[in-house]
Amino acid sequence: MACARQARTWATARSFRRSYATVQSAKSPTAIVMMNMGGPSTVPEVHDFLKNLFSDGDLIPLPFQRVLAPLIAKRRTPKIEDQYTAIGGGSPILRYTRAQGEGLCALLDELHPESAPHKPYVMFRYANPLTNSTLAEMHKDGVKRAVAFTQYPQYSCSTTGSSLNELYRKRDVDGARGVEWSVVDRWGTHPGFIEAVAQRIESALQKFSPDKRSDAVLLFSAHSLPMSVVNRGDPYILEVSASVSAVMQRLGNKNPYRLVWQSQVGPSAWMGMQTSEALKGLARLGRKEVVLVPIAFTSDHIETLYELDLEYGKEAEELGVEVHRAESLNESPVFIRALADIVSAHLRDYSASKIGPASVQLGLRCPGCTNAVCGQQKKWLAGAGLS
Ligand SMILES: C=CC1=C(C)c2cc3[nH]c(cc4nc(cc5[nH]c(cc1n2)c(C)c5CCC(=O)O)C(CCC(=O)O)=C4C)c(C)c3C=C
Ligand code: FES
Ligand SMILES: [Fe+2]
Repeated sequence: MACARQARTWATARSFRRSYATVQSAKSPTAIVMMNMGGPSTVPEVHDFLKNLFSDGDLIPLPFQRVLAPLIAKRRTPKIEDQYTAIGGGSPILRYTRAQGEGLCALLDELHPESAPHKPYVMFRYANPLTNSTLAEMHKDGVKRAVAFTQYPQYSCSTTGSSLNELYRKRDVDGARGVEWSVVDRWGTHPGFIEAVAQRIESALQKFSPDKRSDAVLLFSAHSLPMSVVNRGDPYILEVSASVSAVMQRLGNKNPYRLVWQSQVGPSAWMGMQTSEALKGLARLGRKEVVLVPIAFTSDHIETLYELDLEYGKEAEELGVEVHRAESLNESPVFIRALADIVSAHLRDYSASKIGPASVQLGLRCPGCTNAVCGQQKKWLAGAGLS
């Protein structure tokens, strides 16, 4: 009798476990959407990458954009193809973003089991996988909850803002519609990010002989912005500066430093001082030891591998300056742990209703903004968690 009762209990427990497992496996993943500009993975993809980039009115507003963008892209393609050829035949950004996403989601499953399983999705603005294809994948997976996680540490309307405007434009596409969205829009002073950058600088400093080490100038270099963007009140310059200050504080301010700007394109005025001019100026002043630190982009790309390493590396050699570049964060475990901490804190605070779907700062348009989509995007995101 007791045996029969015991068997019934086990059978019930087995059936409960079976149905629990079915529920678990049927549970749609929490999507961690890694947003970035992307890059051409192969040289033949360069043209389409540039065409998408010059077609983006949130980045480069052009008159007759639909006509001019393909023409400019076509003219610029051979030069940029040569640069990607020189760095090994393509951008490594997709590979690194996938590795970062997988690493961070594995950690997130432990840090925030309430929203597990977490699944990374890459959503690029100008290269594959573009917004539509990522949304299609999310739809196929039955995603109901998604975190739009910018991979630009510091916020600019030309970068993160453009990706969010694009998501807003696609809000009714399957995979976006009916999904509960929230946004991690900036994290440029997160202690884990700062630690990861500081460790890369410390490794670069080790390459100087001990007698020269403390004289080395830390030259933080970030992609520049046109002054028209700075002057409409874009927060990027301030946020990059805040990252630099935090890194210097972590390093105990043991080396002199400057923040300089690279990669300006076209004839208009851009934020300076330019990185290449700074290298020349430092050489003229007798400062012959420099660490170049990429601070506004976390994976390698043409600006680190071509501009900093090849172009400025050659320039530095001619100037007699010993330059070492701080390695990009790429697959740094300290960095991947920081990404997981950032999202975990966001999920925790969001589910406790301590924060809304979008940050307070994201809700404020640049005082000089005349782009109506920015306003609509912010309104949509502020309510996206409630839809
Ligand atoms: C945080 C980083 C970046 C900001 C801010 C940014 C603003 C910005 N960029 C352009 C124009 C171009 N950028 C191009 C390439 C490019 N831009 C960034 C990053 C930021 N841009 C990266 C990482 C890259 C390279 C991608 C790679 O795979 O390596 C290009 C294309 C290359 C070229 O033609 O020279 C253009 C054009 C503007 C106008 C702008 C701010 C408004
Ligand atoms: S340009 Fe910054 S909010 Fe529109
Ligand atoms: Fe750029």
